[in-house]
Amino acid sequence: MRHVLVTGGAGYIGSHACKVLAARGYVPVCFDNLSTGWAQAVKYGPFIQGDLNDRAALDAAFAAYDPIAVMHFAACSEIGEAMSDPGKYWRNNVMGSLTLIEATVAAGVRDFVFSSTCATYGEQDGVLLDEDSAQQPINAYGSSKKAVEEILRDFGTASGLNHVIFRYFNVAGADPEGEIGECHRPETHLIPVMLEAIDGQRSELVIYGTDYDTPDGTCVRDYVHVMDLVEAHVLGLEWLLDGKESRVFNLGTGAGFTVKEVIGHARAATGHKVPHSFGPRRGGDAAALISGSHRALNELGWNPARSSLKVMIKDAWTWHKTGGYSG
Ligand SMILES: NC(=O)c1ccc[n+]([C@@H]2O[C@H](COP(=O)([O-])OP(=O)(O)OC[C@H]3O[C@@H](n4cnc5c(N)ncnc54)[C@H](O)[C@@H]3O)[C@@H](O)[C@H]2O)c1
Ligand SMILES: O=c1ccn([C@@H]2O[C@H](COP(=O)(O)OP(=O)(O)O[C@H]3O[C@H](CO)[C@@H](O)[C@H](O)[C@H]3O)[C@@H](O)[C@H]2O)c(=O)[nH]1
Repeated sequence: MRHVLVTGGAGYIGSHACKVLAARGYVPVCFDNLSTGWAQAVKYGPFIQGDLNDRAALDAAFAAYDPIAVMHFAACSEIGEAMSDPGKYWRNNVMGSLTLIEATVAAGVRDFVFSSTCATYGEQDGVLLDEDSAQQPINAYGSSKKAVEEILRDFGTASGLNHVIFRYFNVAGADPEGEIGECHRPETHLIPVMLEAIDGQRSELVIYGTDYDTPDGTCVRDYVHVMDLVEAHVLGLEWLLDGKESRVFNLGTGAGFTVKEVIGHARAATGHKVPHSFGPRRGGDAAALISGSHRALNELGWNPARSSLKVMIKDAWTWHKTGGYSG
């Protein structure tokens, strides 16, 4: 049995990764403290409820399942929260990842896939960000992820820990079969917040800032479908299992959309207007983040076929209408 230890496997992206891993013949072992995840999202393999900062729980997980690799999704990942509570980000994301990396090396596991973010690039002069762009994070979330990238490089040199670092742009959509999806309480991400405004769970979407240097003054982001994203993770895992070198890959489409454009697509995809108002900027937001690299396409053979806003919003809407998880 080819077990893969999936931290954060009860969360949005991690649960989709578990589904795809299971479909490819791996056994995803979910390790998650359920701080923002859901036991109901763990459907495709064993579940260990544990915390990244609990070394004994990690050692027990490695001993019990003898995984061939680690996929590390577990983290705090809200930019607003990172601005007000940076300590939480350094403790959970950096110290937690260090504990996991040390446990991985101690267990003799050599291959490690890590969820990083385009937030490590921060604000840049050029719009397109490729893997060689300077990393100048403007919030503690981006700083914490950049620090983990550096830890991985150091452990790669010292201990031969081979790693693939994926820098995601904005992840959206849901499993088209409707088994799992994005469910955060409270929700902060743009597309699910729009859907909550459409169905009356909140009174409106507040657009954060209209005075950015972008085509219509609202922030530009590059949205990628969660199923495409997790397909890239399987390719990244197999890259490592084939013995290839440690590598960084952006996961984005190269197309940027303003918040107002996303609202327009939501109306078309759902048939409903998005009630919205205009508010001040949210601290820590970069004006525009767009992936300018073809590295994942060319080197991994990645094909982000589902990553149109139409499909992402349609799949998110189908999931949203199920009511999400409860408890
Ligand atoms: N959603 C995005 O657009 C996006 C973009 C870039 C990067 N990422 C990264 O992808 C990863 C997954 O994000 P997500 O959107 O699925 O978030 P999520 O909050 O849905 O999932 C994170 C999971 O990690 C678990 N977790 C957090 N801290 C833990 C700890 N100390 N020990 C054990 N489990 C812990 C949570 O309970 C949750 O199940 C994160 O690392 C995030 O930084 C997400
Ligand atoms: O109620 C809302 C929510 C969001 N936005 C805007 O919509 C855009 C997208 O915001 P959001 O969905 O919160 O995503 P980001 O803040 O861009 O961060 C996400 O995307 C990053 C990569 O860009 C990841 O690293 C993070 O984990 C993930 O939360 C931003 O311009 C926000 O200002 C609003 O205007 N109103």
